[in-house]
Amino acid sequence: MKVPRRGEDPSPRKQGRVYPPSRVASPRPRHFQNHPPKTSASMEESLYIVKDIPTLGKGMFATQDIKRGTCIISESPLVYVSKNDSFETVQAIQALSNKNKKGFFALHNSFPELPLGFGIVKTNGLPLGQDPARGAVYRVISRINHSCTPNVTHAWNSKTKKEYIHAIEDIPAGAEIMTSYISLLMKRADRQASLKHSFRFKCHCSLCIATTAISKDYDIAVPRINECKDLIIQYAIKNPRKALGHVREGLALLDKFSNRGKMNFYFDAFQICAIFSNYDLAKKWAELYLEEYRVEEGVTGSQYEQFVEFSQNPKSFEQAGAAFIDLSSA
Ligand SMILES: C[S@@+](CC[C@H](N)C(=O)[O-])C[C@H]1O[C@@H](n2cnc3c(N)ncnc32)[C@H](O)[C@@H]1O
Repeated sequence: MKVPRRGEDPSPRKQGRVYPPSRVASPRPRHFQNHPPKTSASMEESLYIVKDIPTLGKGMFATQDIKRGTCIISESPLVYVSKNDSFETVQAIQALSNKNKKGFFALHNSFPELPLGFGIVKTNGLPLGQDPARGAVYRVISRINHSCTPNVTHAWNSKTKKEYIHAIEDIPAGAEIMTSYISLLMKRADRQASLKHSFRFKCHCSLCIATTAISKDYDIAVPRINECKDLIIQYAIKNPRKALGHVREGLALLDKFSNRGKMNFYFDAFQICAIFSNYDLAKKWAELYLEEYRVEEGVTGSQYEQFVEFSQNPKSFEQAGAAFIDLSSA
């Protein structure tokens, strides 16, 4: 018996942005080559405006107060890109209509030395869900700037073939809408290095201003949060009580800084409780997971139904009931 590894967790990871095309890998499905999809920003348009920011290019701003959990925009890709196959990416760009090509080449380019639009892909591409080999560039969503304390998440929906932006906190009218381009479970210096290397800018968000208490506290907490993630995997089977203790510790540390990053802990706890036949507890963890999922991806999210099922019937989890240990006091 084994606990599914993190890579098998059905929760889509909200990290990373795109990849240099030279690091891209798998072939794009045929239908993308000959029929580039239309880009369509959806009807939620009135919630945001894209405008110039002095010295920073463009950014997206809230035009009205936006509640946590609101879908701010959903958008089809302007162009799909393939990670390791530069040729396919070039073909996809060339296949764009004149209007879409104009939109593509109008996007920000932090790597003008790269030929044939690869600088634009590297600057603006987002991963397509969990598949590390595929990505996409968007006419509107690619205008969203980065913050290490983001107020939205971005998520690919494999059913609707659209990227969704959801508010993860209440956003006041006029505030900039910002997502994260990188994994946030990194210390300040590592985040800064990653952003500099991959996007050529220095982040000045509250978590990145080295002199603030929050930045220092976060730097102390991050290694322990990552350690908790590893310890959960290590003890999930041989000592599930201990593993659940690390779930709680990781969540308590995260709680001091933001709502982000909790979903994986919830899902790990759900799996452990379900495997060891503690279905009431498993249900509670699945409900917490589902609550976050609703905020971050909405009820149309690709895996929403699966998590509803887990929260209503934890026995539907593949490895449920493999063993029994009473975890009610863990
Ligand atoms: C996907 S684009 C975002 C939109 C871009 N500002 C524009 O004008 O279209 C990514 C680029 O925007 C800039 N950028 C994004 N977030 C930033 C931030 N927090 N501080 C400074 N520049 C940022 C960087 O040049 C980065 O390579």
